[in-house]
Amino acid sequence: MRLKDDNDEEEGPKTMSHCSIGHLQPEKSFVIVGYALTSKKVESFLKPKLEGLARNKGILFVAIDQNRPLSDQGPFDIVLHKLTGKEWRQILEEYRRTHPEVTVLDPPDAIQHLHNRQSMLQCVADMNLSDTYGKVGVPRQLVIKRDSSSIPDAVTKAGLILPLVAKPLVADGSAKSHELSLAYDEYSLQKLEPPLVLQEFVNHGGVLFKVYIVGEAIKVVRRFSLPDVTKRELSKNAGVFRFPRVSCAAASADDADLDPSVAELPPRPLLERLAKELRRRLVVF
Ligand SMILES: Nc1ncnc2c1ncn2[C@@H]1O[C@H](COP(=O)(O)OP(=O)(O)OP(=O)(O)O)[C@@H](O)[C@H]1O
Ligand SMILES: O=P(O)(O)O[C@H]1[C@H](O)[C@H](O)[C@H](OP(=O)(O)O)[C@@H](OP(=O)(O)O)[C@@H]1O
Repeated sequence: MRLKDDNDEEEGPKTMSHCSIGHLQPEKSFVIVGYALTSKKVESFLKPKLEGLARNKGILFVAIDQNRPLSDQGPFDIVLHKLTGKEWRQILEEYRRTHPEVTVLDPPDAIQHLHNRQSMLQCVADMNLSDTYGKVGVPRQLVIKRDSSSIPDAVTKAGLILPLVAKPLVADGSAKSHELSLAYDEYSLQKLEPPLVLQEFVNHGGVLFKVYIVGEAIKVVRRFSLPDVTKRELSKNAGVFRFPRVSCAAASADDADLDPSVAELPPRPLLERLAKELRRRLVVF
């Protein structure tokens, strides 16, 4: 695709003949992905290796200038974004209205649904997905909107079983949204700062699977996770403890020597069914 320039009278065929982006192969069709990401996200996600791999597969990443009208940029085949704020959402909604041919990953309303750890999981709970390959569920959880002094009574009333994982209710990609704590006793829960969600801790052998889904593509990776909490540890410990991002990319367990019962990947047919249901219910790619 030739990117528009001043003397471009009409959009030529999707060939890279007069492109202003480096020295690319002539006469090669590209899918143009316009991206709007924070500088932190560009650094952590858009590595040169990824850009090179994408280019070899005919995909070109082009930065969206957030200081210029989106419609004056491109043309794009896809807009990939991870920005927050009402203004950006309005810009994107207007762009979607005037550019129905462009795939926006993902529609702002759908993402809003995922910015909350209650609504994010509600669609999984509603799915009630269970078949011969397995069952998909969510930990029992309780949302605390305000008044931390009410937490112990609320936990007792809900019948949640300790230990509990405390997570900010808002999951907007901010550093604060990743500040998680592990609570061993109810009384200490009063130290937490609502709004938050309290989830029962689910022992899972210290390994978790991160499943990445784009369209029909599913990629599963193993990551180290919080270790199991035994009843003995629970009886000996008290308090609330902040823990780091234990399952980040650096905590890969793909090549670790693990017990097969812990390392066995989830059945592919179950993941495919889950992915299909999530995409349908969440209206995301
Ligand atoms: N209910 C739970 N039971 C046991 N461990 C849990 C539970 N919830 C979270 N964890 C542990 O906490 C880690 C982070 O949890 P979660 O993925 O919900 O937070 P996050 O901030 O979204 O993480 P990420 O860094 O992937 O964005 C998980 O990798 C897992 O180790
Ligand atoms: O294990 P990964 O690297 O996939 O974890 C991601 C995580 O899934 C989220 O995408 C995080 O993005 P935010 O929610 O916007 O924070 C990523 O955080 P980042 O700070 O590394 O971009 C995690 O890496």
